[in-house]
Amino acid sequence: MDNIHRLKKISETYEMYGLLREELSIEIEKAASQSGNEAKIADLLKFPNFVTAYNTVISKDSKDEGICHFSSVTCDTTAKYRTYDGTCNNLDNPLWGSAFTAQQRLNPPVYADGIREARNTSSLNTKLTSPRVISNEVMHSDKANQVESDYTVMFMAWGQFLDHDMVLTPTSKDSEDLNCCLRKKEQTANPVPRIECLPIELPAGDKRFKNKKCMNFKRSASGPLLGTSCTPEPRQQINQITSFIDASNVYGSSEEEVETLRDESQREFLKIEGSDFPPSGDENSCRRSDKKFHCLKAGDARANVILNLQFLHTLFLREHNRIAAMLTDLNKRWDGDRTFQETRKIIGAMLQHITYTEYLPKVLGSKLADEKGFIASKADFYDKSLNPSISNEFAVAAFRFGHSQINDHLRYYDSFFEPGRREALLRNQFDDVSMLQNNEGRRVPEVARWMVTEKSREVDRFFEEEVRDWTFKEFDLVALNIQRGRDHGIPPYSKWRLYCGLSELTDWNSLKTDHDPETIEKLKEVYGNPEDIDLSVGGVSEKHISGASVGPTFACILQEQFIRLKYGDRFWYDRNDEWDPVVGFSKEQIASIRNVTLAAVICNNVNTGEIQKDVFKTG
Ligand code: HEM
Ligand SMILES: [Ca+2]
Repeated sequence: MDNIHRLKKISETYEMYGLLREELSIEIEKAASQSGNEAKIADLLKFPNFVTAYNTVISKDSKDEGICHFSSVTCDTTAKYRTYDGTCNNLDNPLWGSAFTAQQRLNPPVYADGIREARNTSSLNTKLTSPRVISNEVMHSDKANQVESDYTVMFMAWGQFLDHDMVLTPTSKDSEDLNCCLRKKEQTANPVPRIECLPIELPAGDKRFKNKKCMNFKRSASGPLLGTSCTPEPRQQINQITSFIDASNVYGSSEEEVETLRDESQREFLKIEGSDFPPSGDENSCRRSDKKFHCLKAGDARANVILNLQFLHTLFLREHNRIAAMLTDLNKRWDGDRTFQETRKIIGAMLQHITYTEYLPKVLGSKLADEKGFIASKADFYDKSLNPSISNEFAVAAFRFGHSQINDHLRYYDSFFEPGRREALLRNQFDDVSMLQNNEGRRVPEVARWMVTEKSREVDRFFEEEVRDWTFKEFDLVALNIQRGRDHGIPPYSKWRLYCGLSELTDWNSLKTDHDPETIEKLKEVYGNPEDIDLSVGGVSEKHISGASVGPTFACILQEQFIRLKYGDRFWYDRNDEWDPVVGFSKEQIASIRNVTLAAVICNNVNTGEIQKDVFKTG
């Protein structure tokens, strides 16, 4: 009962921010005032919860591209498997959590012009301090303040891999726009860059917005598309992938994408190349490639970014093919498609299970992650009123806490678990697959050993210079995180304390509850007023709640999102076929999924030798 009560409360919040009935009725009135709109009105009435707060839902089948309207999606209620784009998970609101829909907001945005200009003024009516300056002053680190955490590199890596299953916010990488965050720039004025745009680069064959040029992650072209008829008011950012934890990072978020990843003749398998690596992508799939090595192609457009991510993509590709081969053996009458889908369903369940039982308890601490915290408990109900879509503040701030865990180097560990002498600095490894692929795949276990042996950094205000100064050789990722938050109109840290039911910030002294004195001094140096502290800065620098890897504000935003992702997912893995005969696993299947650990997945696919049971903890 308690659970239900709590979730009801959360739903009420969405009622306020999420289901804009008022906006909807205005829309209906508008439509009714013109003749010939009967079909549209019927459509709006059919999906009374269709419009979410500050979200413009991009039509799925719009012929008049560029016009936002509310369209219906026809769902097959008897479908056993998830759609690739995440539509029809929620049968009342079929676009919830699906790819190419808007993100959500937990707090109304504070854009400078109320609509789309980045938050740029302080509460004292002066310009906010440049993100680069804040990064330099507050987040700079040297060896002395780089604290090791109790957890491994694998713990950090899982966070990034998981992030890439949940959210991809399309961005422009115009260097002019990113002035704020270039390493060499030390400017004090905030340039108010506009670094967001609508996702226009769509899979081949998709006609949506076909004449509008925009940018995908890391592909540079023309400037962002602002002010189109699809620009939400106030502006809301879009998620290009499915919000659900459904292994969209492995399979992609559309039919077209998965086709490019599947083996053409043996339909149950994913394509492999070389020594069991994902297939090569096109020249855009990574910036640096050598003829000897191929850049990985996976469901995640960012699969090549860094070694730890390349490893996990390789691992789950192998796991898919391993399970598909077993299922083929066991079920002689299944065709390739059936085996593929069953395997995909199992892989998605594994990602959910590992995330909620191995990963999240270490992020949120047992208090928030245990039974009462809804995270590690069995999901014994589904709440279709919960919209599982990723929230903007989760993606742009809270879940980026992982950037503080990143180490400055990578290296191989031999079969005796001894570190190689040579360390490779992170800056030399962006989008470079050679470290994983050289030596005909024999490096893969050496990389795995590194990830389960070395420790990641503690989450705190100190970031490695490798990411603070050298992301893709030229960016300050920390400054970029701050700037993105402003660009998305994310309210400052002080508002989030109130949202999370924490004590109010009244003056610098009141920061003491969750920040240490030295941090407060640093914050004082760059912010005129504690009210102006950016969420990503105030959040990451909080003292951790007991047993957790983050402080109370980030924990609150993270927990809220992970509750929706679990109880708002009709396909959640541990509700069995008695609970839902169409999509549920059998009890036996669930029992075996519950036995899965990331360590077991590694052992089954990579020749590491003996490793610890919990690969997020040092052995
Ligand atoms: C070596 C490791 C990592 C690198 C090089 C890296 C790099 C990046 C870069 C370049 C961006 C895009 C920034 C922007 O344009 O706004 C980004 C976004 C992000 N990162 Fe990381 N990251 C790493 C690890 C992590 C980890 C461990 C986590 C979480 C635990 C994480 C969570 C995120 C999230 C949530 C986003 C926003 C995604 C979106 O909305 O599109 N990252 N990261
Ligand atoms: Ca997903």
